[in-house]
Amino acid sequence: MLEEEENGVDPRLKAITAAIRVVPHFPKPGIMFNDITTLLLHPKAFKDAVEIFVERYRDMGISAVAGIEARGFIFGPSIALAIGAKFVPLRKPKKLPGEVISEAYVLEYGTDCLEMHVGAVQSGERVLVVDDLVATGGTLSAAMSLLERAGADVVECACLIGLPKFKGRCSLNGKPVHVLVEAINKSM
Ligand SMILES: O=P(O)(O)OC[C@H]1O[C@H](OP(=O)(O)OP(=O)(O)O)[C@H](O)[C@@H]1O
Ligand SMILES: Nc1ncnc2[nH]cnc12
Repeated sequence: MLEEEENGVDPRLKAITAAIRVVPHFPKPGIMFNDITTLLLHPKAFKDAVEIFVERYRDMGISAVAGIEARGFIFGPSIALAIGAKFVPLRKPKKLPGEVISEAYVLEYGTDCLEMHVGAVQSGERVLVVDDLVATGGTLSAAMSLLERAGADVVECACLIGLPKFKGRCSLNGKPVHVLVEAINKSM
């Protein structure tokens, strides 16, 4: 059940935000790295984050949750199990043993590629994409391209954190992006 809202804001978000650590200059000078491993050390805040997503997605007819390696694997499977959906891992190159389709993309601090097993999703299947954070949106775009190339219907992208460079945007390539908290810009 939803806890009572304060000024229209879910009170659980405060503790979630407080549990995220910001590490300056990681992995490169100038990057303010938003580290969710500190959230994982707080079971109540971690559980609340998953539950907020579950409350949003449980009645949306979603049959697959696609999680982005690596940090989308931390939140995606719990959301999938709770809403009765399958979990589809979108992995970095050369990790999946079967036949794959691939999409390259540009990151804040480099380039990378995502792969998905052929047959992991069916044509017309309603899919939720999950990751910990959106910065430029390049990773989410690559994930959506993979799923759409397989014929899936991407319902929404769900991220725990939205970086300032993504602020104000609530869609990407015409698909909704739902962010729980905006990134904090100071270290702790
Ligand atoms: O919006 P974007 O600019 O594309 O950046 C967001 C992506 O960057 C991070 O992953 P990273 O590529 O660092 O990989 P990791 O999770 O394996 O560390 C994060 O977990 C997102 O997947
Ligand atoms: N600033 C950031 N913190 C954590 N993960 C990221 N991925 C891309 N930019 C990031």
